[in-house]
Amino acid sequence: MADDGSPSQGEGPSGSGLGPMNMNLPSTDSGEGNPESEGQDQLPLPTRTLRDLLNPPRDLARMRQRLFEVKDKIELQVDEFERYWPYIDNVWVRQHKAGTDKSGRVITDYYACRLQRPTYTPKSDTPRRDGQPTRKKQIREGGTCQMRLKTIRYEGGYSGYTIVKVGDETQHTHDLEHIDKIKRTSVLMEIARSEVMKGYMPASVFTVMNEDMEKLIAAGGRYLNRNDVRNASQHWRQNHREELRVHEGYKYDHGNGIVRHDGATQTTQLNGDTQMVDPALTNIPPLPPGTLRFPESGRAFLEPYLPPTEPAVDESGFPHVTLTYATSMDSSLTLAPGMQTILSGPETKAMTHYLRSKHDAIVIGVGTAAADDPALNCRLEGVGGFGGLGWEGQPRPVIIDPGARWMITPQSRVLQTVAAGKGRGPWVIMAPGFAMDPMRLELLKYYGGKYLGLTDFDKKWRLRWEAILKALAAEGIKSVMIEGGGMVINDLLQPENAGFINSVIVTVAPTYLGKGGVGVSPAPVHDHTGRPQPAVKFQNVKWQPLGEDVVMCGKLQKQAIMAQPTASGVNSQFEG
Ligand SMILES: NC(=O)C1=CN([C@@H]2O[C@H](COP(=O)(O)OP(=O)(O)OC[C@H]3O[C@@H](n4cnc5c(N)ncnc54)[C@H](OP(=O)(O)O)[C@@H]3O)[C@@H](O)[C@H]2O)C=CC1
Ligand SMILES: Nc1nc(O)c(N)c(N[C@@H]2O[C@H](COP(=O)(O)O)[C@@H](O)[C@H]2O)n1
Repeated sequence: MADDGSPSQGEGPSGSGLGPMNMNLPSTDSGEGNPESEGQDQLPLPTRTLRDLLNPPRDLARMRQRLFEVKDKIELQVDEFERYWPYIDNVWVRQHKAGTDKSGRVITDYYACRLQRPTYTPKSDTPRRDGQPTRKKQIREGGTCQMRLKTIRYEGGYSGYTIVKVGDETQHTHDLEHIDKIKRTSVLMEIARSEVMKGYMPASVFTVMNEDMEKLIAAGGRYLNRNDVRNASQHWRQNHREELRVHEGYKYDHGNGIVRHDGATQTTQLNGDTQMVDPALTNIPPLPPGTLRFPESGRAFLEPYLPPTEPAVDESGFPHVTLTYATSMDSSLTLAPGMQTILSGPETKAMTHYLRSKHDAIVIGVGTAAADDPALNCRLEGVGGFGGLGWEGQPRPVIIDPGARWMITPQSRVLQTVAAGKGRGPWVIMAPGFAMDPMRLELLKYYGGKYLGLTDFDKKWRLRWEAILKALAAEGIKSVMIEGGGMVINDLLQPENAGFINSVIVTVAPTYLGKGGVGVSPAPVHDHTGRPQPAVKFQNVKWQPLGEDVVMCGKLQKQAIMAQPTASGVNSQFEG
């Protein structure tokens, strides 16, 4: 067929009897058909079909733009990387062979923008081996953009990709559309080839691929043309000379090429692919059981208490700290020490997970880790592992365990959660002198966790909160949600520590747990005359009923930390 859809060379029968080639994985820069295309021996069997075009991965256009710009670090689970990368591989050309670290678990690949390659000027039009007419070589644009990135693939207790920019360039010298114009993505070429391999004419495939222009553009196909479809399928067509046909519901219309029959719908023409609307066939995975929803309409009351987005770190250099927990009417966290007690109702539980999604890290004491065996992830709809990408919205679990007494095993929920791609590897804050045994250390690392050693103690031989928070800030943590348990909360509410708290969000459940549990009640505070004072008083207070619970939100003023303990252990002053 010619460009208008009339028959042309290579689309009709001739027959060599060779089947589709046995196939290596596609290289990033396969050179498959487009203005630059060269030979296409050794192409893998296509796995992408028209379905992939009509059921694109979620947010494809936005993701292509993100993977083009790489403004910030992008973390993707392996299946997500494999889903999106073929839609952007027209931009990124692999530079050299992957490097693997000593453990064999970290594989790094380097890529450069297609326009980093030098300009190519053909000397002459080289004759082709297969006796085909000489193809007009074009001058290839190049040497104009220095953007580079690396992909780091981790394989261990979990697997995933991290994509980061490398080098000095901060942005491309051109936009994404410019690359879409000069090079097609491998996924588009594969879709084109797979359709022709079903026995359809390239011109018909081209028409069908253009049916939903918006989706084609989102996939990078704004400049897809009939020659691309021909190029993509050329090798197969040379070896399969049977008669090719137009798609059902389409016809050849002289002067207009392949067009849809009057009255035919897009589903008639796509015959075998009509179940494309079946969610099971879409590229959007179902939400896992236990996914929580916290309605947008109910979030406003929390806004003033959340970490700021800009500037992310205040000038003090400390992360934003939110103290949040659930308590009974008698200020108890649990029925008995070492026992987990569910206090939050479904609504406040969902709120807690919304709060988790807004913080970089969750901090608990080892008493809680031992008692609760918590997952410490965020299970809110839309975060990574729960409908979102990568680990977006997943906080880093941090366990304060100075004596290395947390008996972490592969069965621990936090590690099981990491293995399922639904949370991050935990960081353990330890004190020197209590070395964690090498097996547990290795286990932590294998699941993407690590330990941080601190040496800065207070008078009671506790690690100073200042040191803990600074260490987390040094690791890039800009906001911390401190969840408990009793010792941690009471310690933080001491006058010398309370100034590190920015917001307090406490769920009060309509329950008395009775004496004998783990209580929240900080040590008493006295003024300079020895008169008792409130230990902590909050500002900007809001009480919000949520389900059967009520949520108290408050702020702490920085001057609260001005109070110092007296020599007798009594605080000299406190400003509530
Ligand atoms: N209702 C709710 O919202 C919540 C309830 N809980 C409950 O609380 C209970 C656990 O509370 P609790 O037993 O008080 O334990 P914590 O979780 O408060 O852990 C306390 C331990 O953590 C270590 N630690 C914490 N802070 C420091 C520090 N600054 N310096 C040095 N070490 C530190 C110490 O370990 P070491 O002793 O080894 O020195 C300390 O004994 C559990 O039953 C849990 O279910 C927990 C969180 C929230
Ligand atoms: N907000 C809240 N309400 C309760 O009733 C609780 N018991 C807790 N406990 C905290 O949440 C952790 C459990 O987390 P996962 O659900 O396992 O992820 C637990 O360790 C406490 O920190 N919180």
